Amino acid sequence: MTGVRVTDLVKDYTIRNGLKRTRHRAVDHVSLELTPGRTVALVGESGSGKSTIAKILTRMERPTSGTVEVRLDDGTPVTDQARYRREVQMVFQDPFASLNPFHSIEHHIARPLRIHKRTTTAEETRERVREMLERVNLTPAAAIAGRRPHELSGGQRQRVAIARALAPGASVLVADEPVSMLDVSIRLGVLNLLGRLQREDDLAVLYITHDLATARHFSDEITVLYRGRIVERGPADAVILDPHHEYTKLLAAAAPDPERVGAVRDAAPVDRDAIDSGRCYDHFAGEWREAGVPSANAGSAA
Ligand SMILES: Nc1ncnc2c1ncn2[C@@H]1O[C@H](COP(=O)(O)OP(=O)(O)OP(=O)(O)O)[C@@H](O)[C@H]1O
Repeated sequence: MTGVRVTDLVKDYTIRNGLKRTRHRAVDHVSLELTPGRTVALVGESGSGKSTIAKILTRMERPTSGTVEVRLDDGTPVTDQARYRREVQMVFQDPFASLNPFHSIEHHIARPLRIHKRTTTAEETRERVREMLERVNLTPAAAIAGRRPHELSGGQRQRVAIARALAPGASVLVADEPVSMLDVSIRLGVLNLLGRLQREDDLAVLYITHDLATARHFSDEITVLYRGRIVERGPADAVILDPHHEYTKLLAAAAPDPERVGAVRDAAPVDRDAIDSGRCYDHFAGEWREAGVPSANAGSAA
């Protein structure tokens, strides 16, 4: 199965303010690795660079520098653009904007099947669309296939978006805040669905979220991003239960404590200098590094 190695990624945006131009570094020397059957959570506040990394991974944006390598099981790098787009798929945050209101659900899933030549006849395509809808628990599939996005709930639309992403036979899934726009009561169902599909298809998943609690529950590893830099990484439990970086401590303090339902952990005093220290704690190596220095152990915790 396919894995992804992101090495020393930098993304600068140029911001125009009248005649003045300034450079803004959205992603600052980020390295990470995605391996089949594992979920890496990318956690950070709004503006920390999470979506920019997702867009670079799915080739919607070009990096300023650094590389993203996708390799097949036998080590062959995926260089062909069409193959890359088939292997690496994205589920977007907004299930209302990501589906075309003029097209049926059938069309949304049939299109990637045809583009990526997964099916040859119309009958086969129709059958595969039904199968995909059933896999994401949208039943009766035949009835759902004929509907348009506005006839479905937000949760159902996100299930369609997941089916669409997996239809081409993807092996890497980038899920950018996939449940944050959904009603709280249905978030768990969609995350559980993603977890099941990941196990069934041995997917490599990057789960982007600002929510530490779901990151812990649904991920093997957590990578914490602050102002475009990785400040902490490690096995999910280690990062949550034993945060080292001040920023991670701050996030953990703001997250609801599962031991005390409805309560929030006592906030620790904030040490701004420590947050901006430019250092990254790597639980895999058990040591501090300069933020941006790739970890030899990244993604390798088995
Ligand atoms: N096209 C762009 N032009 C200029 N600046 C941009 C552009 N896209 C993103 N940025 C800036 O880059 C930084 C990182 O943005 P990004 O969307 O990656 O963050 P994020 O962590 O995904 O935030 P959110 O959770 O709000 O989506 C932000 O400061 C943002 O304003």
